[in-house]
Amino acid sequence: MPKAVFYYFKMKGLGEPCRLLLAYGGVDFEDIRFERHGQEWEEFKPKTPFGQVPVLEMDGKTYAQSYSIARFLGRKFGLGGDNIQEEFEIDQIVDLIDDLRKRAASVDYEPEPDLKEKRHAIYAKTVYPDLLQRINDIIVKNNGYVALGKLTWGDFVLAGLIDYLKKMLRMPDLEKQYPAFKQVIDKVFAFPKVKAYADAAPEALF
Ligand SMILES: N[C@@H](CCC(=O)N[C@@H](CS)C(=O)NCC(=O)O)C(=O)O
Repeated sequence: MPKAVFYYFKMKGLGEPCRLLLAYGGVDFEDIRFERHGQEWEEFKPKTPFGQVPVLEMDGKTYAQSYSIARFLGRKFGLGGDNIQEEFEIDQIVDLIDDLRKRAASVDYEPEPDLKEKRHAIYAKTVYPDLLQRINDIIVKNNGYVALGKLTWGDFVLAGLIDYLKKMLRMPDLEKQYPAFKQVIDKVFAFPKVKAYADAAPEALF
């Protein structure tokens, strides 16, 4: 059986939750990391399902969309819910985390510098604290996990996105202000296979 191949850019970004899940599941995968504007990516782009990465090739099939891949891997490795209600609870918090990511990305990718700063100042006062506090409270309620009071693929989404979020929110000390986030991250990286992957992975700040 050919090895799985995971394609993304030379960053953690939307790819890291899937990489962490592949590591957790013990999948021997080739970790292809394109230069963001490089020739190799331009050549690969038309071969992807939606012109985007991340993309996973595994067992003769091609998978796209980061959260769909994470959900699929999570279920495959026993990190999904036991019924549709539980599945919903994981999806719900993942969507909330993605609300935060999307809002921050809309600022981070704003090309006009003044507008970018203005937007950041507004979001940092209103949008970010509200969402971060809500997520923090949910983790507290779930004994240090994002859902169901136990390990799920949702924890890998938060742990994988954390450096990207910290960069976009401009909050290097995010876990100091919202300490429950650290509980999730510590739990995910405590798995020896996840730690081994992270220790050996090419350096990427976010
Ligand atoms: N909803 C998609 C978004 C994927 C996405 O936006 N990928 C970006 C990188 S983060 C991409 O491939 N951009 C390259 C391009 O559009 O040429 C997901 O979650 O996978």
